[in-house]
Amino acid sequence: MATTAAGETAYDYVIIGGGTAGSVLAARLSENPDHRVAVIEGGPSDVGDERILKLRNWINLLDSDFDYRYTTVDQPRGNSHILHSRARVLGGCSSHNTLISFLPLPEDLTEWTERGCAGWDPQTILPYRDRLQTNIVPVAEADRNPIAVDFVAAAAAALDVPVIDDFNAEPFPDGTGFFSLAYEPDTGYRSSASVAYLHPVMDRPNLTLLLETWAYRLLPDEDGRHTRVRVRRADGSTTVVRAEREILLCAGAIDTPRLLMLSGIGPAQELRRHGIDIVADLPGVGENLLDHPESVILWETRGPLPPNSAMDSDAGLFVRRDRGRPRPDLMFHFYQVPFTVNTARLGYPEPEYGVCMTPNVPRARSIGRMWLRSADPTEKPALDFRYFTDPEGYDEKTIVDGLKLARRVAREEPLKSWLLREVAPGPHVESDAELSAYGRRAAHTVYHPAGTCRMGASDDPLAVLDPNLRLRGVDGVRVVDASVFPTMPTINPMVTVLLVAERAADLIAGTASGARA
Ligand SMILES: Cc1cc2nc3c(=O)[nH]c(=O)nc-3n(C[C@H](O)[C@H](O)[C@H](O)COP(=O)(O)OP(=O)(O)OC[C@H]3O[C@@H](n4cnc5c(N)ncnc54)[C@H](O)[C@@H]3O)c2cc1C
Repeated sequence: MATTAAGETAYDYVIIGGGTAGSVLAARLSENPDHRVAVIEGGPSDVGDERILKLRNWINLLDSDFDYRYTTVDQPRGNSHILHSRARVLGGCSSHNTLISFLPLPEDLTEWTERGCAGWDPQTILPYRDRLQTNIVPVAEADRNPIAVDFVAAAAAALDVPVIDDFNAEPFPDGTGFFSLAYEPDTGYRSSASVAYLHPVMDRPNLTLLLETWAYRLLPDEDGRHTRVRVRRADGSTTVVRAEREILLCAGAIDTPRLLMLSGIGPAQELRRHGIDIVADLPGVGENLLDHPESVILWETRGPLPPNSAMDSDAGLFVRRDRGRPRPDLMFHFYQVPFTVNTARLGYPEPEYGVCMTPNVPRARSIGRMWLRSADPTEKPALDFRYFTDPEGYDEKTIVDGLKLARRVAREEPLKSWLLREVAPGPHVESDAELSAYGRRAAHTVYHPAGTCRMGASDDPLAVLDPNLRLRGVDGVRVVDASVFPTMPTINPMVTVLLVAERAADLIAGTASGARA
């Protein structure tokens, strides 16, 4: 750290957001003792905090003090009541998520290169898996609940899909099995980005963590590069932190575009309406809001279930309705607890003992956007996921198919004998129209917002970043988090975020293969 003549503290790299991607970058960039690295993180530390570190406690972190709790604008064809949890703690969402860990499928990355993202092909990106420090292992035998074991057997039999022992062993077109998780089976602790990347290096003299510190405006330096950031500390005081090399924006798919827009980087017309001075007219900032929408089908079980589990949703299912294609087009999580947040609101009973399946749309076609409501940095942005609005009705049909397939699994032994009755939507809800109406009203998010500062080709008018993750038209800033995704990977995206961050470290160091200047 150094102090400039203007009284600003200066580092080589300033990382905004010590979350999933930010933790990886902080560890990688500070490996070089000559690089002074600062992390500006809005939340507190996770060190020693069992509420965060114990993976199975994840569900209690939703809507807690560790959650920024974003809401959406009205969703006329979906559920307007979804609470979009985003973590406010070191490690970001990897500190309060379920740590399900899938490598992206090769075709997911090929899609990125088709969008002009040179250097993001599967041959270049997938080998970064060998650098990942999180402990990714299939759910341990001791954590495999008998009802989840029987779900896997029933899904394989009912839908004629293979049982997969390790979803990361090779790309899979469909299949069912226990997930791989980033955790320590012996203790039940997380192997989050913070635990795996930051905890071991926190004593590096060249790494500074500025916790409970909120970044709210990027500022230019004397040369016009945007390498300064105004922050507010927990006590309300403000200061400016400066990067002598680069600012790395890792605040996540909602807060990264929010900060850019507050800094005058975004759709000029809209920002002017809020009286924000324009630094760069980038119409793609906040566009391309992607997610995995899901719905839920709930059963009461014949009594209490055995207690063991890693995080209560340890197994799942991938289905390919179109068997001519290489990737699954429906995914299910199996919960061995009744996840009733949306069904209870609709008036369905909450069984004491129950399970559910949550079919989701792996590559949803309804694409949303987000925008600022005002120039006030404390006012939360508006999120409009436009759930179930794609003109072909693909997303809606996927959920209807999912609910029907879930029932087929539930009718199959050995799962069938565990189940007493279907609680929601209930067996009387049968037609496609009824299933769609229920499925959309009870819909939820898999908590995977992404895409709001996408990278892309130079002729893509909505691309915010070049394929080296540099902001278009603004010097000194890269974005490294889930907002860079041009399209949504088929699978749960955390590992893809980790791979993006590992790749970004090489791009910053100038050692990345396949990168164009
Ligand atoms: C409940 C839940 C369950 C999930 N389960 C899974 C799963 O099992 N598997 C999976 O693959 N994915 C899962 N996900 C999604 C996955 O966790 C995220 O996609 C991924 O972690 C996002 O990483 P990120 O680096 O983009 O953002 P984050 O990890 O959210 O990091 C952003 C960080 O920036 C900080 N920040 C934001 N704004 C500012 C600011 N202005 N100033 C300072 N700091 C700021 C935040 O506090 C946070 O630490 C889940 C998400 C949630 C919420």
